[in-house]
Amino acid sequence: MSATATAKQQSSGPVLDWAAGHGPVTGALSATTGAFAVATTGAATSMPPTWALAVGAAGALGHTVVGLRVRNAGRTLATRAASWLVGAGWTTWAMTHGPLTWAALGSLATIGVGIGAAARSTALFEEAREEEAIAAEQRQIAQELSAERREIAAEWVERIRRICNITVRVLGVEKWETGAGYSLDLEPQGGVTYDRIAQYSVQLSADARLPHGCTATAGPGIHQGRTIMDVTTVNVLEEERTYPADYGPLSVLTGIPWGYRTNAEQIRAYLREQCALVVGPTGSGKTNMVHAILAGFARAEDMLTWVIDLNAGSAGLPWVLPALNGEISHPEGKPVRPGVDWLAGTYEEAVTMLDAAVRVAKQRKMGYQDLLAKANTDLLPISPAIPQIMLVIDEGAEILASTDRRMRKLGEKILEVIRIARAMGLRTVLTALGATGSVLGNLMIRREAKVRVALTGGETEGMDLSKMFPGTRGLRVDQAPYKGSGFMGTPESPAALFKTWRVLPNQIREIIAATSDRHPVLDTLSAKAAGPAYARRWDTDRIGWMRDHTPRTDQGTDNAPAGQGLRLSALRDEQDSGQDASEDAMLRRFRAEIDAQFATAPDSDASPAERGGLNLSALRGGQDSPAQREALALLLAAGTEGTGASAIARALADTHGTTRQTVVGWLKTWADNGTAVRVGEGTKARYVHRQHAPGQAPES
Ligand SMILES: Nc1ncnc2c1ncn2[C@@H]1O[C@H](COP(=O)(O)OP(=O)(O)OP(=O)(O)O)[C@@H](O)[C@H]1O
Repeated sequence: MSATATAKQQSSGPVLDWAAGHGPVTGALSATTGAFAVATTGAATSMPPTWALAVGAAGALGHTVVGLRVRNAGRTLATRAASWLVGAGWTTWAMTHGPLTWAALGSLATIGVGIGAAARSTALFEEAREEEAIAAEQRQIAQELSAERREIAAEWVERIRRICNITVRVLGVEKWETGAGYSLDLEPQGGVTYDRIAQYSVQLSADARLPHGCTATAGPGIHQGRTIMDVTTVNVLEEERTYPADYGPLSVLTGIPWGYRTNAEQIRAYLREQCALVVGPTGSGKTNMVHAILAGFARAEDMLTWVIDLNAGSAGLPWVLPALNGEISHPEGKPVRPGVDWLAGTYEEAVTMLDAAVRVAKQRKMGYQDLLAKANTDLLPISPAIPQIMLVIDEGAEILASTDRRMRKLGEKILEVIRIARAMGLRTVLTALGATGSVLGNLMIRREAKVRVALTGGETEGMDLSKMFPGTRGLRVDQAPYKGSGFMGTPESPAALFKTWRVLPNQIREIIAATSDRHPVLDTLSAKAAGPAYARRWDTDRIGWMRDHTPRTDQGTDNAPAGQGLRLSALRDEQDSGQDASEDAMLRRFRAEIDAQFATAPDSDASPAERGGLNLSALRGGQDSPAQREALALLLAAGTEGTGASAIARALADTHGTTRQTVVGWLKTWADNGTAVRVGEGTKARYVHRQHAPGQAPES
């Protein structure tokens, strides 16, 4: 393309000219997806032309340089552009107010297309021109290679006709730069749509003799009469890839990378309006996936993560303890903030958190009326000044499905947050051990949680992919037999194979350190609504349970029955008071530093409460928590009469295979930590929940 032509096109339409002159696939796709979408959106929302140009140029570069690889980014960008810029309308506000400036937004969009955000728009323009020239040369070379492409095209025309009984015309073949496969731009004849071909994914993959883990998947093309067929030829899911070492800033607007596809491209979750559901049976790599999710949230400049994890906080603790224990030092000596903003590992704390979340949502709705009116939107503008709150609830789906009264209460609160808080910037990520009917049967979850992950790790049990990804065909559990691999689908990216990165413990520490200064502070209005429950979340008595679960070397001396999982009382007994006092002092200091630095507490009265009252500690127990929960429910149900180990064990034997000895251990622990009271002696000995214990005021 000549310089004159470029200049001319620049004046008439700076974005579109970059799409011109591409190959049959890339050109058409460029024009109709990424660049064009941004140009249109930019015009519709008065996006400053320099930024429209930067985004357009970046999009064109991406298309030229990496060809079809950016097709997905283009699609995504179109969707994102529609939902962030036009649908939401809040960027109009962002242009004139607050820290989310057009410059920032433009940068984000540019990053989203995959080209350096730091480059100035003019530089990008020049660069794009050079790249375009290089691309012209490459196209020349590509023509010489077209024999190979023609062969691929002919092969697939024949295969699709034979297997699907559909005649297609191949308009382009593009090999991926990752070397992991290629894409075909197809035009099925006779008004056939992509989904008809998608049905035959399995047969087509087998017929093409693709290696295990590789697929041929048909997806929508640039209009209803076109189809893109992605064919993977190298199994990138097989290898272990650690979380990318670039811990650079992210935003709810850029989307959060959760893993990579079979073509080695990142897949991102856009959670401004969506909730997410992550299903993974034991051993599938679910805990690791939660870490990858928390890593992304920690990197975001406009997100605060609140974690509920009733399994001893095991998913959240690695994001808190290194900061809490002072294991990470800040280069300027400042306190290091935990990688999550709030961690609830007990039932009470979870209730406190969810109540606070509901209050924040309601208060935001009332308190930001002016802002919403000015921006002419009902979707709260999220920014570092008004951050999105992401509630990550490990095994939250199991809470929703529980029949236990207290768990049901918790479940109702979770659903309330999901129901009322979308517009106000509170979204949830629920994990589940299985895609149970009671979770996916819930209309609220089905409607609000369209970012979905099924980690299969080869597990077939409880893994109904057709329920997780309705309308998607050809997904088979055995395609993803590796830990951390499975299927992910979002409104922007149809369900397909993916794998998440392995997050190593030292990476969690690195991310905590790298992001400590980046976390936003909860906006004043929300912080007020959340009240002392939020401000005092790091109080010694509130986080006592975390210390109880910190692994200690002296655990071996504990003679509690095997399988008990909880050794809280034993640990307490073993701590000499000197150590206790110094830990309390350390925690007090930590909280004071956090408060001083981030103004998170209205007052600093941090006298440590007595720690005996940790209720429902069983919920924090080890691997047996569902059984323990049920045992606790039985204890509660037994009222003032109380019950004993044998009766509880009998009730649990069938469903959980729990032994009497295990129940003895739980009861002992509950008695030690005040959850239960032992009454009577010898054979008459029984346990009464503290709610029903003589002389106790009933709990609310
Ligand atoms: N993305 C991944 N890539 C490679 N290996 C992984 C990945 N995720 C998990 N693994 C491997 O699987 C092991 C188990 O992972 P993880 O603890 O996350 O599983 P889980 O499903 O939570 O299991 P459990 O419920 O038993 O804790 C890890 O120690 C690691 O070796």
